Amino acid sequence: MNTTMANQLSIPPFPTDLPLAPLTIISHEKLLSHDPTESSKLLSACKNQGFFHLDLRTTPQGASLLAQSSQLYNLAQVLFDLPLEIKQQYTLQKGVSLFGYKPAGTIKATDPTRRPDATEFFNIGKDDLFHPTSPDLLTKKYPPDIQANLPLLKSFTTNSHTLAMHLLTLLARELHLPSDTALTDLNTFPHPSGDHTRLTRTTHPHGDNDNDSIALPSHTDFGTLTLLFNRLGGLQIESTTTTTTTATPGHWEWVKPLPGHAIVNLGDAMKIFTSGYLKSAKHRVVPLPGADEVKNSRYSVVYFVRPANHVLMKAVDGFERDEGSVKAVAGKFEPKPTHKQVHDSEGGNVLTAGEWMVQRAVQLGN
Ligand SMILES: O=C(O)CCC(=O)C(=O)O
Ligand SMILES: [Fe+2]
Repeated sequence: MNTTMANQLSIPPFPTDLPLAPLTIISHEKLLSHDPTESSKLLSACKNQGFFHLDLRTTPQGASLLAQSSQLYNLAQVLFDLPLEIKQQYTLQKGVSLFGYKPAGTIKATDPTRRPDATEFFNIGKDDLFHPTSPDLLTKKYPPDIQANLPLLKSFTTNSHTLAMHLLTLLARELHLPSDTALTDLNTFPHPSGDHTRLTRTTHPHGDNDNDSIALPSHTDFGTLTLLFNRLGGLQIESTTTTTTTATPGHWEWVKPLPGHAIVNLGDAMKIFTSGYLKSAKHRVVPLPGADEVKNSRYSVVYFVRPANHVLMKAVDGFERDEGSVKAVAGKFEPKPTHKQVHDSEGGNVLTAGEWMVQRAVQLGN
């Protein structure tokens, strides 16, 4: 069986009566072949929804990402089956490290009724894989099943990052930024950053009755760009459009996983870099009605591209004049002053990406 078939076969059914988010499907193959229509579709999707489906079925890089995400999906099943007390030995420390294990039941702040979340993660840092700060770092931070899969994790990391840099190059061009590298320069692979692979498992203690727990409460991703490989539906995006009959602002619309596609979304950093021109959409994960798998578990494989730690979280050249219009990033989040004290054109605090990640992670509880 080839990898595309494997991926197609494993997508569980999705109910036909749920309102779907109006997401564009973008072809990786067309982007690679410099199709101008596809690049402008990419820009529109990033401007209007902040989310899109990326068809990876017909390019070698896409096929290899799909195959790797399937292998990581299998790894997730093994990892999360470890006893809780073993997983807890690798628990990440809020405000200290973004990487390691996050048990379920911790993210509560953004849910209106403060339901505990039903999702556990392993966050595996790009720099931990490529530049471990000490020889025993990996053994201390990650369980043996992760260490046994370093080649897979490294390859998925470089592949995901490369794909994201291609998307950022095309966006820089479409946005007429001063240079094609204006966005990729903020996300360079060798510099320390919050980039990581996340493996998730959601287990609802009460089946698909989501009154008592939520898979993942409403949030925006705080980095640059996220590549998401999920199979079972459950992801919802907050609608801000009033142009369709069903959608009104503040309503949740479903994202149906498509075989052979990644779901791509922009994070708050892109909103800040473009003074709100590009969108970082609010999303959450809830139980998919009627899905048998919800009674068991839902898994996803995610790659987060985040700006290099030294990058200032402010508008890029060409967007700085609109800086004042982007105050409402990340809900109630207010950057806390730091010892370096850089200010934007409005006199607000500017954090480095490293400081921003830590403060946002504390805000979200992960
Ligand atoms: O699992 C999913 O479908 C979404 C995960 C997500 O939004 C996240 O980890 O930030
Ligand atoms: Fe997210």
